[in-house]
Amino acid sequence: MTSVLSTSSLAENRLAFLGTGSMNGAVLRGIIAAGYDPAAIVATLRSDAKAHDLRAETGVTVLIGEHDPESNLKAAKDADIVFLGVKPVGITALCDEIKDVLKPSAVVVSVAAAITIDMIAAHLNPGQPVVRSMPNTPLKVGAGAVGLSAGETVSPAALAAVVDLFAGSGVVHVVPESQQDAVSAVSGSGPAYVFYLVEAMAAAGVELGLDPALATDLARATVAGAGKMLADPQVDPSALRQGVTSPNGTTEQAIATFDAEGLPQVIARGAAAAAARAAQITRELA
Ligand SMILES: NC(=O)C1=CN([C@@H]2O[C@H](COP(=O)(O)OP(=O)(O)OC[C@H]3O[C@@H](n4cnc5c(N)ncnc54)[C@H](O)[C@@H]3O)[C@@H](O)[C@H]2O)C=CC1
Ligand SMILES: O=C(O)[C@@H]1CCC=N1
Repeated sequence: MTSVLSTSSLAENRLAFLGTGSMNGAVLRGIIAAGYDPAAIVATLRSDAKAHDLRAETGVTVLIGEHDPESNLKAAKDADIVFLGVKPVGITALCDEIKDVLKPSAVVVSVAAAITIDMIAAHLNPGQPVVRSMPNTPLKVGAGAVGLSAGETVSPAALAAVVDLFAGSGVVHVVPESQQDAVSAVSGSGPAYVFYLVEAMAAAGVELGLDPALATDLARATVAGAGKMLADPQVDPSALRQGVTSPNGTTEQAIATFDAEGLPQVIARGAAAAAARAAQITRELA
């Protein structure tokens, strides 16, 4: 099938990934791991550096901008769904570059923080369907979280096709666009908070006398294991915490210290700072 937005899952829509770095690369790898045909996907990168790995790991066609100035145009022109994966500052220029080769039905999916649907649509031809997404890098291992917001010209079938693509490798929620900075502050940036926690837990172990490699291994395995327990959406995180916290035991002392030191408030302030930065980037680039 060559045309428009089949919603049968893992179907024949042709996909383009423009700017296939950390985030778009994770989306692409998740889609491939879920069974999508690599022959239906073209990805672009600006330089050679990571092209070999991307080709070897995914089997998709990879076009390199530094060798072929038309790489984005070639990837975009036959695509039914086009993922924009460059930094926020580069999104509108990329739209200007590809807008006249896009099929009118092609859905443009941005993964960029802070770039609104209106900002994208203003640099595409009138009516081009636009979806704003906030994915996260665990999509790469089939455990992502994604917020999606659809522009006015996105049909229900087109949105369903995009949801389907992400849903093969993570949980997907359609949210009002006004909530995207909050989604970014919780789940877009969230993996970094968790890696930071692992670093802090390992450092705490070293303070308590553990060898650094041992402390890191224990912290890593603990967070990975806890993450697996959390993967069941029926399970309440608070109940899981209580299952570790013996009355009058050791964990209770740690949690009481976190509460007394205001750790929940610190995390809330960090997330608020992330959301505020997104709003600032929107103002800077609007
Ligand atoms: N890294 C993350 O965890 C998340 C990132 N995002 C968003 O993803 C976007 C990309 O961020 P990262 O993947 O972290 O950056 P990155 O630097 O890893 O990836 C960007 C890629 O685009 C390529 N590129 C730049 N200009 C290009 C052009 N004109 N044509 C083709 N390729 C081009 C670069 O060579 C690079 O490979 C950003 O807009 C960011 O807000 C969103 C959610 C999470
Ligand atoms: O740090 C950033 O700006 C991007 C958006 C969310 C995660 N990474």
